[in-house]
Amino acid sequence: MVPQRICTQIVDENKSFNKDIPQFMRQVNLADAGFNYHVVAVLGSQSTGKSTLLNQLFGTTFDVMDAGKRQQTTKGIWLSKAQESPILVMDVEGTDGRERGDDQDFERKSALFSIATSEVIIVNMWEHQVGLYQGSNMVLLKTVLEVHLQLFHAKKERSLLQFVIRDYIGTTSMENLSETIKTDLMNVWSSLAKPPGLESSKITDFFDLGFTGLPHKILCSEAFDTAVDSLRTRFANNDAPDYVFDPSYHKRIPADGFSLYTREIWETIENNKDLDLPTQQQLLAQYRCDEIIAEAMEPFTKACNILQSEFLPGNICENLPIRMQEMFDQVMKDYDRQAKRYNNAIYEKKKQELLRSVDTSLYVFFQAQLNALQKELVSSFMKTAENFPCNRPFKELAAKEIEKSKTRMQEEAQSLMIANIDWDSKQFLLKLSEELESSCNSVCKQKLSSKITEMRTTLETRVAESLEIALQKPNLKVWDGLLDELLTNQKQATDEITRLFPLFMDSTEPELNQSYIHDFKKDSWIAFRKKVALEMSDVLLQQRLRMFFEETFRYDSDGMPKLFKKSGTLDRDYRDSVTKTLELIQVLSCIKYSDGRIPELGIDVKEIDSSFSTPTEFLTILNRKRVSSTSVNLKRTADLIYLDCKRSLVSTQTRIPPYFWALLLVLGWNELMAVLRNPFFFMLLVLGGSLLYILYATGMIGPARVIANRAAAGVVDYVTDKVTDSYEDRTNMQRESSFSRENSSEKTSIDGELEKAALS
Ligand SMILES: Nc1nc2c(ncn2[C@@H]2O[C@H](COP(=O)(O)OP(=O)(O)OP(=O)(O)O)[C@@H](O)[C@H]2O)c(=O)[nH]1
Repeated sequence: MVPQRICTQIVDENKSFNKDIPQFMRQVNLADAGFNYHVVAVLGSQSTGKSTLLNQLFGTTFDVMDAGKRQQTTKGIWLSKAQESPILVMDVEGTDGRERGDDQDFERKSALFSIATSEVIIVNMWEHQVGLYQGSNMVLLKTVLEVHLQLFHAKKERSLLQFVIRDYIGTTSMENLSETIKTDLMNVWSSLAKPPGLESSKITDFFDLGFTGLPHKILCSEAFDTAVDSLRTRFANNDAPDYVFDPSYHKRIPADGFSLYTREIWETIENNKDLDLPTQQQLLAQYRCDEIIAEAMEPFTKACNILQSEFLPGNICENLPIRMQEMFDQVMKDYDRQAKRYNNAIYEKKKQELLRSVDTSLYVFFQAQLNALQKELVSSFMKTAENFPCNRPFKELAAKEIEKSKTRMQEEAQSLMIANIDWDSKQFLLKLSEELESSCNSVCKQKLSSKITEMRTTLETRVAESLEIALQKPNLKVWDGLLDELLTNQKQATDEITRLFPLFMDSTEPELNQSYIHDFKKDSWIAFRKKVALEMSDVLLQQRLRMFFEETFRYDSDGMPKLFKKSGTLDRDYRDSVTKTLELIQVLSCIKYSDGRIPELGIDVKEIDSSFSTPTEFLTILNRKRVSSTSVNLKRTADLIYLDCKRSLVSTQTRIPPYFWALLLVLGWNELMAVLRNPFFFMLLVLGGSLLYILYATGMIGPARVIANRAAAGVVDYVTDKVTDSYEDRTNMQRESSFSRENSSEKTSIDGELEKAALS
């Protein structure tokens, strides 16, 4: 695209700087030119054809004076770009202008500005002005040299003073003219007050001098054009042997900083402050680097926001390392592309600032990724650890898994690392390590605890079963077997805990093992006692005591039911049984061996309940009050059983005595003989006897007796009913008879007869 041929007023006649220069730079396509551009300024007396020269030389469009009016056209400083070269051209208001009168301020300031910003300064003068020391040109040159010394003495920056002699007619050779100008310059130079250390310096230490003569534009227009074309080549063609833009002239201001730099320079000049160009350049570098950082950070921040929105908390972002690296590379590239051209120290310093910002932004992702990974690794470790085979040392397997997880974390941290940014992954590794250790310990504890719980449940089930069986038929040595079983099981379990402990826990912690054993004992004792208390509830205890009493009282040592024939035996057995049962209550009241020994609990009972002060208190199931009430109840139950037995004994004893049967035989001997001798009665007797024998032989004597008893009872009931009915009838009739007697004697006799009949 051909850039527009535009020119703009960089400093206006009121000395205000134009704020639209950045826009101008973009319009002329120089904003991104870096160092690949040049600046030329023209100085000279008013109306000496400066604008005309620039327009023809560079193809610019600066205003040119109307020949008829001869008044100043260029006011302030104008800026344009050469049509075919990356050259910025400044057309400076002419010196010695009558419009400003004696005000030399702007002249000096514009010269200062031109020299501070331009590589080549074209000094435009008529030929007839050369050698006129008192003329305005020398004043101008003095000003130029003065300000150059002021600005660049420290850095010894060089510039080219390109003298263009206008209306050069050729009568005086260019060599002579240039010598004259040089002499004038040296005179001016020697008259200048120089800074310390530069007293003996020469003008050529700071300036290169160039001289060109241009013929009269109007009178010798062709020659003028040819000379201008030749001069243009020196500006435009960098291969030309007399190319004007020596690299040492460049002010090293990147094109994107040109507007800012020139503005700062002008404001400093305008405010009459000391113009310290190195400082200005540093300030520019700082300012521009900040701007470049802000520009570079804009897409970077956007990319961060996008990444953040995709980064679900707690999740691992698969391509994070690549994306982070891309983002980092891009932002650094954006910064380097522009900022590298500025002051190196500032560039490096600002680069560190940018790195810190980028570091802070990216570290959030680094941190989030490693935290998410840590969570995942811990959770996966827990799952794996849960399924470790039980027959292999848990700790060893866990240590291998932990090592694997740590390596994974290290690898991830490494992949996220970015060159020039030093992130410390040690803290994440340490945290992961701690988390895994703690998870491992918790799984170990959980596994060991579940194994212990399993063992305790088995023990409790076994002992509870034995307890139920033993207490169903209690005896005076009931606790011996139960305690032996409990302690044997406890021993087996604690041995197993000791065996398992090093598989799950750090074997250098024997106290921990002891605490597991201790807890196991405590829990198993508590469970045992609880079960005993349950089995000794009032109802169950009474039932079991009654059973024990009955067993002792009603059955003999072979388990056969006793048949009490004598009252004395009954009483003695009753007393024995009651004594034994009461003794059993005493035995049951406290869990201890039959020889009175208290079992070794292996724990402090105060841990179970602070109200227990001795093992006996813990092992006591029935307190004195319950023993007493249980004994009273037992006594009552036993009394009832005793009475029942006594009753049955009395009924047995009140049967027909044997001597009665002998008496009956003696007295009824004749009747018996009569029956035996009578064939009918004899046959009846034989039949009856045979029937009885058959019933006895077939075992039907019992049922037959029951039937007989029932039949007899039926008969008795029937007879009783009949008698009762008859008695009631008779009573009713008596009532009616007495009522009739009061009314009629005749009726009385009838009633009397009826009554007799009824009585009969
Ligand atoms: N004699 C002579 N006149 C010229 C030459 N070039 C231009 N002029 C005339 O000089 C007059 C001033 O030209 P400008 O180019 O406006 O001069 P200037 O130095 O830019 O003027 P200011 O910007 O007002 O200081 C115009 O009328 C031109 O025609 C030249 O080479 N010789």
